[in-house]
This record gives sequence, C-alpha cells and structure tokens, in this order.
Amino acid sequence: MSRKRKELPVLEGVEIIDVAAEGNALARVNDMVVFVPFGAPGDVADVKLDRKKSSYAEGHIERMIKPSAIRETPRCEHFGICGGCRWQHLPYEFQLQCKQKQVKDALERIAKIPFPEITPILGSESIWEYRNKMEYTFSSKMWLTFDQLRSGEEFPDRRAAGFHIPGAFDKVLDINACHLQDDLGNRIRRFIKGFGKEKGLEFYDLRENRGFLRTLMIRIASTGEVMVVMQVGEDDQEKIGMLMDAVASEFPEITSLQYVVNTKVNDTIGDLDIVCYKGREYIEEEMEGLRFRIGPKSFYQTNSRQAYRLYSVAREFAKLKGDELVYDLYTGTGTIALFLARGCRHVVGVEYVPEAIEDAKINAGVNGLDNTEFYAGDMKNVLTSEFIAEHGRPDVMIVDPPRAGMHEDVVNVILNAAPERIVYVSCNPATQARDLALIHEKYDVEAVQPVDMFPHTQHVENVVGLKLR
Ligand SMILES: C[S@@+](CC[C@H](N)C(=O)[O-])C[C@H]1O[C@@H](n2cnc3c(N)ncnc32)[C@H](O)[C@@H]1O
Repeated sequence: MSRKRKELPVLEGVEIIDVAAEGNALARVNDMVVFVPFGAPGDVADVKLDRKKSSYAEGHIERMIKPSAIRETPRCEHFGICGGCRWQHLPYEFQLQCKQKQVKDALERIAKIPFPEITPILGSESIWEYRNKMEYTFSSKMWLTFDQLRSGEEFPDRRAAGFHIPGAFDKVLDINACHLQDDLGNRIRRFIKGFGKEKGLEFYDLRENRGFLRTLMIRIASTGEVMVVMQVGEDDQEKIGMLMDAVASEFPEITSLQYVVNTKVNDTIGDLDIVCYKGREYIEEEMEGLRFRIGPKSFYQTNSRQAYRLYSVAREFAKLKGDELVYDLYTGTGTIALFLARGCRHVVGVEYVPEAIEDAKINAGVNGLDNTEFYAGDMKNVLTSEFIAEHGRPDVMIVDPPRAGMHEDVVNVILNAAPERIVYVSCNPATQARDLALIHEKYDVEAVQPVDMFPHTQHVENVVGLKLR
C-alpha cells in the first residue's frame, strides 16, 4: 500500500476470476496474472497496476464497472484499509468453498498423493467476535487514508490506537470498532486511548522510540474471564498506577489486569517481566471440563469454540482405544495432549517454548492428569531415535507444526518410529502437503477435514489422518 506509486498503466474492463493466496483476488490479462486485493470473482473493473514483475502484476480497483453479484457489504468501517479481514465482502459460504478448494489444490498440486474425499469444511459457528485475543498498538502517527490525504483537511492530533498497516511499521490505523472480539475489547481500547489523551500520556513514537502508551493485549476467555496487559515505554510508577486504577475502576469485569514496562526498541514482551496489578495472573479457558490456565505469554488457539472442534477431529482421527502411547509434537501449552490424555495410556508432549511447557505441566496438574510428560526444545534436536528409545515407541503421533511445517529430519524420525497412526494438524495446507509427500512413503491418507478458525480471512486449518501402510 505504498503511496509512491510508479506510473504503471490502468487495465480497463478487467474481470476478476478467482481468489488467490494472501486473500487477494485474481485476474488474467493477456496471460499475465494480476493480483487485486479486495476484488471479488465476477467483478469487472478498471485495475490500476501498482507493481509489475515478469510473471505477474499487482494492482488495485480504480473504478468498478460492474460489481460481482456475490459481493456483500462489509460490516467493518475499516475494511479495505486494515490488513485484517480481507474477505469481508465475500459471503461466508463462498469463503468456506474457497478454503475447501485451497486444501484440495494443495493435496493435488503439492502432495500429489492419493487421498480420500475431503469432508466439508467445519465452518465457524460465530463469524464475528470469535477471537479470544486481540493486540493493539498505540502510536503518535495515525495512518492517514488516501481519502483523508486528498480531503486537504488538517490532522493536528494524530494519536491512534489500532493496527499496523502492512508495510508501514511506524504508522497505525486508528480503530474505532473491530468486530473480531467481544465489544468489551473495543470499549477497553477506546477508554485507554481517551484517558491517555485526557491525561497527556504520550502515545508511542515508533520512529523515535519514545513515549508511554505502547501496546495493549486483551483476552476474553469463553469462561467470561478477562485479561488486559498494557505495555508501557517508561517505568513511571505514578503514571502506571493512575492508568491501571482508571482501567480497573471503569471495567470491574477485568479479572487479570497486568502491565509490562518495555524500554527496548522492539515491542516483543517474551523476555520481560509482566506485573500483575490486580486480580489473578492468569485467566482460564474450559474445554470438556478441562481447565486451561493462560498467562500473559501463553499461547492458546484464538478461536476457542473452533479449537474444541479442531481437537475433536484430531481425537477422532487418532482412533484411541485407551492403551496407546501418544506423542503430541509442537504441543504449545499442551492443550491437545491434555485433551487426549483421558483417552489413552500416556502422552509425551514436545514444544520449543519453555514457558509453554511450564504451562502444560501446570495444566496437567490443575486437571489431575498424571499420565503426561512434557519436554522443551527444538523438535529436530529433541525428537531423536534416542528420545524415542527412552520414552517408548508411540502408537499415535499428533503433529501441529507452525506455518513453516516440519523439518525434514523430524519427518525422518517420525517415519523411523513408525507409529500406527499420525494425525497432522496444520495452519498451512501448502507446507502440510509438502510434508505429506514425504510421509506417504509409509503412510496412507485416511481422512481429511478442513476447519475454519478465522472467518473473513484466507486462513484455513486442516487435519489429516494417516495410517501406517
Ligand atoms: C500451531 S502451534 C500448535 C500449538 C498447539 N498444538 C495448540 O493447539 O495449542 C505450533 C507450536 O509449535 C511450536 N514450535 C515452532 N517451532 C518449533 C520447533 N522448531 N520445535 C518445537 N516446537 C516448535 C510453537 O512454539 C507453537 O507452540
């Protein structure tokens, strides 16, 4: 979304024919693929090119000639500027079809292995307010839209709280309402922004690395518990106390109010001490009677209800009878491991982040599950043939790697361990398909079930059940 556009041509009367990667729409003009953000299949429009490469181009809709019949009015006032929900103008049913196709295409074009019919994607029951966690950034440099710039209006007060614009690290789109989380999240953010302005608390200058209000994380659990973590750029206890007291008194429903002082240049807080100002240090999520403690640094699937459906699919594909040894690789805070622990003999969880492993152990204790053990470290270093000799050959392996998929060494150790079943949960069908092509050496795909965790985005989760041949 650069403002310094090179003078490239306007392509007239372009028909959008499909959706493509990164949530863009796609057109074909004289054998050239043109990616068009916020287009809809069926749109006919004049498209101004912004970037041209040898094999493809990127452009934006300059003039709509005939909008697609499937278009819907986006709910969000920030649609088209905010990088978040790029598919709000597409009906939810159509979004689901696109995600189903994304999974099928990856299996056909990348994995190139036989697979059974893909069961219809499990759509999200809530398509709004489905996120349990949101993170906002405060900035002294509000992003000005093209319309605002063209209007000639002056914007002397550019303090903002919202989201980064892709490709503009120092500017933030001021958000009035985001519909991805319960409206309480909007009210808390708006209150802190208003309070900050009223009391003269400096909004962070991301270029100068100066200021007080930096970021805000809001978690609203399905149990109703609410966590707020305010990141500030100065260790000024008077200001911190004033802000925290005001938030606590305005929002008594907050059960965990925390802050962190960060004077570093980057705004990651993984290495910093977070101070609990009021309430408990964690909130709890609940799933089938299991309680999961979530601290400010803990990972938890952001769509709680769909996480339950995702884990239920994983459990179904694992076909546990009760006496199995299960490995849960990339276990995070051990949620899948604990979810399965009641239905098998023993679970071994492995994960990179030591704090997540600590959470997993705590959650095992909270739930009285003594048939689990967890290990922290890089998968390719931890999961070795020695590790398997020591902990036992697994009957079932659940793998849920990050977007990059699995390291080839890890795939090889899994193939040598040869569990009866593998359940591969993935947030990236392309890398999952790449890994499946290797796993296919010894395994057949038994079942494929996509799950939608993120309505209005192009992201899709996919679960594949595999059986040793
Ligand atoms: C998609 S998350 C899965 C989390 C968990 N299964 C859940 O549902 O909550 C992927 C996890 O893999 C971990 N991870 C990433 N790279 C890793 C590596 N090289 N070795 C071990 N774990 C890794 C991440 O920290 C993250 O917790």
